[in-house]
Amino acid sequence: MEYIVETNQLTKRFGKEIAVDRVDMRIPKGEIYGFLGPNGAGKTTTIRMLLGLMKPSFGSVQVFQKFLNEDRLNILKKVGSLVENPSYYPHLTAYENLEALRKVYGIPKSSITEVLELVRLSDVGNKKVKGFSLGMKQRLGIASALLHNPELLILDEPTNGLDPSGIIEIRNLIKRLPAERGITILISSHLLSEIDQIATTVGVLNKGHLIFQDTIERMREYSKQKVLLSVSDREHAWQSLVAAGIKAELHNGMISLKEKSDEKVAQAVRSLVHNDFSIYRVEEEKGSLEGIFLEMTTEEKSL
Ligand SMILES: Nc1ncnc2c1ncn2[C@@H]1O[C@H](COP(=O)(O)OP(=O)(O)OP(=O)(O)O)[C@@H](O)[C@H]1O
Repeated sequence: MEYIVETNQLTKRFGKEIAVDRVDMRIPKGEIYGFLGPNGAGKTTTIRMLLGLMKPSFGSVQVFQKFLNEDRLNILKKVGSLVENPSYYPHLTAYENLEALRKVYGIPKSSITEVLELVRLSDVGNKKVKGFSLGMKQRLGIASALLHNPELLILDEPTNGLDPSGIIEIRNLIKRLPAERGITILISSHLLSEIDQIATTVGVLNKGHLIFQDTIERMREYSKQKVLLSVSDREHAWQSLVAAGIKAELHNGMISLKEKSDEKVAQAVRSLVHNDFSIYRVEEEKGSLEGIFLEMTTEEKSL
């Protein structure tokens, strides 16, 4: 697998406090990597190290398969970022703000119209930024980050402080980028629901430790599931299961199996059929992702 970002044992200490602790982050090419963790988990510190804004105490960062400390400038040319609230010239228009940046990069003017289009700000490109809503400013921030056509985009809590419609706009914009621009994205958030709706890969950071890193599908698989059976004469059916040594309980008018592997479910079904109970439905009830996230970050359980 080609990793756009790879850290090895990345660590940051502030005095006695270890803010980031031996993190091995892997961001595959073309993915939207959701970097999730409660406030103070160390996300911003990690991101600052990825961007060369802060030196690791220990460990290394590779971006585009090159070591950041050896090839910093060449790497950063291909990285766009939005970290903390971006600053603009409020009395200048969106276009003029991007024009100032464009000159620094020495890239063609066409890139301005292109990114304004991409973040859906073309209509207000000639309006002064001081009249912009927070959501529009955030989109302008993403436009600035994309101006030099980076291959990696790093966004630290880009939806913080936005209203629901602003959040949806940013979310839709981010989701389009890998396909439209072939870009890989790292987006941090303390909200699981946010990451759940954007990310394709997830890393969960808790107290400086990366306690989970896998695809969003794998993360969902970890959600607590219940296998529920809807049967005839359920009290007796349940008693017969328990008598057969199958762990089950009554739950909302159904029988809930405690062990949910395929074999255990099949065993329960066979036992019920054998004892002449009718099975109407066998269904799986998924626990919420919020639940797993809470479980992971409160119990410090490593998955
Ligand atoms: N410059 C610094 N000096 C000392 N301690 C710091 C510094 N920067 C961060 N920390 C500490 O490191 C820990 C991680 O902070 P960090 O900002 O990386 O977390 P975070 O996950 O980004 O949280 P948030 O979402 O609140 O920004 C915190 O305990 C913080 O107090």
